[in-house]
Amino acid sequence: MTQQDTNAKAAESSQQGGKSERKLIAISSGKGGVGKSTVTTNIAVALAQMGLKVGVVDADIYGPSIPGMLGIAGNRPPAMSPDKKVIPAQAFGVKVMSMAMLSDDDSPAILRGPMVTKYLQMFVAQVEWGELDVLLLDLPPGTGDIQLTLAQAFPLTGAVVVSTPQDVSLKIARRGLRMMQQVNVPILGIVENMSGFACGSCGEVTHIFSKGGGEAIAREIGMPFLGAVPIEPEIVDSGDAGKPMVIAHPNSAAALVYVKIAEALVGGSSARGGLALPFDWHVSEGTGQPTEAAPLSYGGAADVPVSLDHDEIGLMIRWQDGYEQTIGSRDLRLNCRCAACRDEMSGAAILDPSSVPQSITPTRIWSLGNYGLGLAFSDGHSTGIYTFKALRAMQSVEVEDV
Ligand SMILES: Nc1ncnc2c1ncn2[C@@H]1O[C@H](COP(=O)(O)OP(=O)(O)OP(=O)(O)O)[C@@H](O)[C@H]1O
Repeated sequence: MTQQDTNAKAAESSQQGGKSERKLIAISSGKGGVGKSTVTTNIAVALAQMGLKVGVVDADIYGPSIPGMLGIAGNRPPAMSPDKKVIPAQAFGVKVMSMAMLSDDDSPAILRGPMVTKYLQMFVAQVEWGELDVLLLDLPPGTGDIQLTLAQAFPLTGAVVVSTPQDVSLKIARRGLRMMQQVNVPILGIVENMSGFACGSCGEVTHIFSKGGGEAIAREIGMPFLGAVPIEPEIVDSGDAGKPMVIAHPNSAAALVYVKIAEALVGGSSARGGLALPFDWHVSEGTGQPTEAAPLSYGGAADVPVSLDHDEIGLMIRWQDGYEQTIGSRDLRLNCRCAACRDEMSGAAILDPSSVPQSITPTRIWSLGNYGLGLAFSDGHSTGIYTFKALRAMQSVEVEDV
């Protein structure tokens, strides 16, 4: 599948269903045991508590743990609807489909890559989910072929990468981020788990491993940092007891972070009075341009766009704080920070400016999560990722008065 196909699928999914568009979000990690399933479970329950209709596909086929963390008996075959669709299990307002429900607890599923994809496609498409606002996909750990295929097989709205603060884990997480970028899946953000130990009595956080690595990577790649979840012994207990932290200990430091992450995944610009998201503006065809957001009577944020327009000079963005910016089309293309245009390690430009025509123009502009824009250009380049913060920092074209 080409990147354009993946984009088209993502756009199609984001438009599906008219009023209630379903977000399909992958939760991934470079390696096992970093707490990905615990993060997925708690985010799912936090989203359900916000009143959203939430489903989870436990795609971690080799170690399906979500049902257990939600107190759902694993080895019971799921019920079937009259039209032969699988009815997902449900707990704490979250619908769940997991390999654990189809196999014995003690016999791990031994599946080859293509079978994994097939099963998971079935979990997404042939399960009686009903209306959903968010479907979380707990991916198997790693950045190999299986993860790559899964990331391509589903019309993902975006991916969250979970890492622990150790150097080695962060390095692997960086590889995961790169993989997602290569298959054109927007990164919604990075979660650092087991980030320091929170003292049960005084609440003080001691950083056992290094500190701030996840945030540094997020900054380096220009992705949002969604939060740092501390180590709390209750997390293990609540997972084992099948009662997630956000229910069992809602005021704990970890639970508050899980809720913040959940809010960030569904809130964002439109929730803050910016452009209605998602949008998919086919500039060259003149369809899908986002409608201008209503002006605020006072104040406004510097990183929330309220209107987007385009002319022969470039992209015009008006920000909520009133600042108006016109970024030249060629400047936009030259500032692309995707893996094909910038060296990932050094940040140095790989793109040869002389290869970019003066007449270049964006052909399609779409929202990426709630943090930025994806751009496709008339030279065929379509993997551009521009965070709102990065756009805002770009130079505006000087328009001369004639
Ligand atoms: N912040 C935390 N503090 C303490 N323990 C945690 C924390 N996050 C997760 N754990 C514990 O770490 C163990 C591994 O967590 P989990 O199963 O969620 O990881 P995973 O990345 O999904 O693993 P795998 O990829 O192997 O399935 C569990 O026992 C869980 O309770």
